[in-house]
Amino acid sequence: MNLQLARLHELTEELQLAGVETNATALAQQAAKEEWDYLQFLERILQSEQKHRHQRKQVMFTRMAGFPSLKSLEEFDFTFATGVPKKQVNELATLSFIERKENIVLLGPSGVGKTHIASALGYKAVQAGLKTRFISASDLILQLTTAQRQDKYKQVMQRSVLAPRLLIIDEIGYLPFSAQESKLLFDVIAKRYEKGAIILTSNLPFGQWGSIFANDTALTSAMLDRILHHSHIVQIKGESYRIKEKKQAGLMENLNK
Ligand SMILES: Nc1ncnc2c1ncn2[C@@H]1O[C@H](COP(=O)(O)OP(=O)(O)OP(=O)(O)O)[C@@H](O)[C@H]1O
Repeated sequence: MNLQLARLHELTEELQLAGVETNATALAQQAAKEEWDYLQFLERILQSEQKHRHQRKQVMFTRMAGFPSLKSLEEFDFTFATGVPKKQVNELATLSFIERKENIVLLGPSGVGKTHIASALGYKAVQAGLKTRFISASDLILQLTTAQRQDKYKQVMQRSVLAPRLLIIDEIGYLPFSAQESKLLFDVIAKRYEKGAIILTSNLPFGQWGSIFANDTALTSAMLDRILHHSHIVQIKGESYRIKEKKQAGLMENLNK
């Protein structure tokens, strides 16, 4: 390494400009070749730093989000999923609902792609540099119950529930909650109400949500009221994609024999 590069390395390390260090030599060569003026070079080197930071953020936010697997809308077969309006989902994919602090509720039976769409929207959000958290309803309640026991409720609420720009709560409805647990989920919804976007997925229609929350009708309707006030409902009908894949592989026939 020549002396100038060594000094540059020290400076970029101290000033935390990893993007500048990575791109300096190549950009300097390009500048000479294309006869950029000094300001043009400065602009390009700063842009390279900005891009580097954005990419680092994307990687970090994707890791921190806790997606069960990385899914994209491009992989989603809209012709299979009846009732999923492609136009509506594409509009949601512009992420303006996050800016407007609105909610999305994906409803439908098992295997129709609710988690897929929720994760794909979440992945778009992290790509756009927005902090996102994906968690199943039961894990969220478990986390909050543990935090309460350890006297860390406020910190966990702040870190896991309030800090992300987008909170995805998956699988509301598979496991019923006790009265105490239902209050915790209500607290999550109430605290994010008009402050941050939420995506929720559920296999149960709203009329049956009382059964999830210890048949507390007052709490359930207060929760739904807040969720639905500024919301987009995506109702998915049809057969499970998992079963379709098994049928295609000839596994269902064998199972039925
Ligand atoms: N229309 C679709 N196009 C492509 N893949 C799909 C589609 N629907 C579902 N899948 C795939 O099928 C699997 C199950 O989908 P997913 O987990 O999103 O369903 P779900 O509605 O959330 O089900 P559950 O309620 O059981 O959690 C996933 O691997 C998902 O990527």
